Amino acid sequence: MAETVEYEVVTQAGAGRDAGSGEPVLMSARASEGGLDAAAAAARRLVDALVRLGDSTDYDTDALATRINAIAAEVEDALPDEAARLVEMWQQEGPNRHDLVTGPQNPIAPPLVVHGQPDGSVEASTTLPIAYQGQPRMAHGGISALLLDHTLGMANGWAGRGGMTARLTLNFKRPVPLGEPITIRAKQESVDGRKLYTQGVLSVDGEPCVTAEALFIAGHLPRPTAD
Ligand SMILES: CCCCCCCCCCCCCCCC(=O)SCCNC(=O)CCNC(=O)[C@H](O)C(C)(C)COP(=O)(O)OP(=O)(O)OC[C@H]1O[C@@H](n2cnc3c(N)ncnc32)[C@H](O)[C@@H]1OP(=O)(O)O
Repeated sequence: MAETVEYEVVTQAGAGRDAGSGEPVLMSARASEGGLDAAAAAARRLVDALVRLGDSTDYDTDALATRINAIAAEVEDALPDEAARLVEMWQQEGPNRHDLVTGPQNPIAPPLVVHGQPDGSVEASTTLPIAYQGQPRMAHGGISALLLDHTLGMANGWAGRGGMTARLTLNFKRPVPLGEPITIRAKQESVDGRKLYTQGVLSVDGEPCVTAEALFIAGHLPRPTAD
């Protein structure tokens, strides 16, 4: 098995939940209006437009592909060394900006916004666009699984001890609609040695759609370093 390490979890405000301001604390990275965050938001908008475009239009999609490839080539020319970028990705404490689920710099992140609650739970919210469609007008079940897994993981972080998912059990009770605000609540329910037991529910309009129970094992893979 791979070597794992444990980190102390800090919040964006610089303190764990026991600091106890009594107010929800933003755990996910706040999106900036400019820079890479804005470029990622533009890419998200483009993906959404492409999925909605379809074939029954006169729009010149060959020319579009050429223009998008030209932009991709321009960005590729500016890329830093990959190993250095990986170190940079993982150097900060707390929420990271490249994250697949919450990261403002990741165009495939919805992104999910997560707040730690004074009662030890976390609450996350987002609205899913059509790129995440499974059944007609509904989210793909794998996306619900991703959002729940991640939010349960953040609930562990909020509780002070995070880990890797070993087992995730989902119950799909109702389809999750696209284009409507979804809320995920999650909480670490108990700890037994390195075993962290965490539960959550994804709801729309107050109606539970997907419930999750998970076993996490405390520890993470080591962060990349410069040497
Ligand atoms: C404001 C800032 C705050 C931010 C704060 C948070 C920010 C950041 C949040 C990120 C949130 C990401 C959330 C997504 C998290 C992933 O997506 S993680 C990726 C998906 N998961 C994986 O890839 C895990 C793959 N599996 C593995 O690497 C290894 O199996 C594991 C899970 C590390 C466990 O291996 P291990 O460390 O060698 O542990 P091992 O000794 O085998 O097992 C320990 C105990 O657990 C039991 N166990 C292990 N696996 C299982 C299993 N599947 N079923 C039942 N029992 C099991 C064992 O039987 C053993 O029990 P005991 O003998 O002690 O009673």
